[in-house]
Amino acid sequence: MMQQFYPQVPHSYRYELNKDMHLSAAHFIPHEQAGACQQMHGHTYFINITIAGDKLDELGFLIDFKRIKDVVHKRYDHTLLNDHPEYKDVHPTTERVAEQIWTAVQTELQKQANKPNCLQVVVRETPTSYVIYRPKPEELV
Ligand SMILES: Nc1nc2c(c(=O)[nH]1)N=C([C@H](O)[C@H](O)COP(=O)(O)OP(=O)(O)OP(=O)(O)O)CN2
Ligand SMILES: [Zn+2]
Repeated sequence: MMQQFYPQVPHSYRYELNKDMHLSAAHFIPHEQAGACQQMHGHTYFINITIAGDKLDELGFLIDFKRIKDVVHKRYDHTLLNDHPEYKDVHPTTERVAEQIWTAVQTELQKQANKPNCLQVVVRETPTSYVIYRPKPEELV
């Protein structure tokens, strides 16, 4: 679904899981230097999330794929990104969207006993523009 682009993140964990999803959302960048992006418009965001860990849960999952989708898709699909509290003080740029998705996913992962880590979030906003967000090592468990 990410259409030919799957960036690899180096790590030494035993297991790596990837979840692709896409969602439709609107946004605007309320800054005079944002040009046409100051006007509200929509995107189909293509998202790839990489999760890794050394331990599985009792089902044999790093984490259920469905939970990853719920954390991101249920929250943002068919919404105006600017309406979410996480974009009260920062603009919903592709960079910020990737960062916020990492924060939401990592928070969910840390509720699990096996504590996997989210190593990478890729957000493609348009056919020609995408961002990769990777946490600093000290942000991982
Ligand atoms: N670093 C960033 N630059 C831009 C962002 C962003 O989030 N981070 N966002 C925009 C706009 O919101 C726009 O939706 C996307 O811009 P762009 O890729 O330039 O869109 P085009 O489809 O016009 O791209 P072309 O390759 O020129 O067709 C702008 N910049
Ligand atoms: Zn846009």
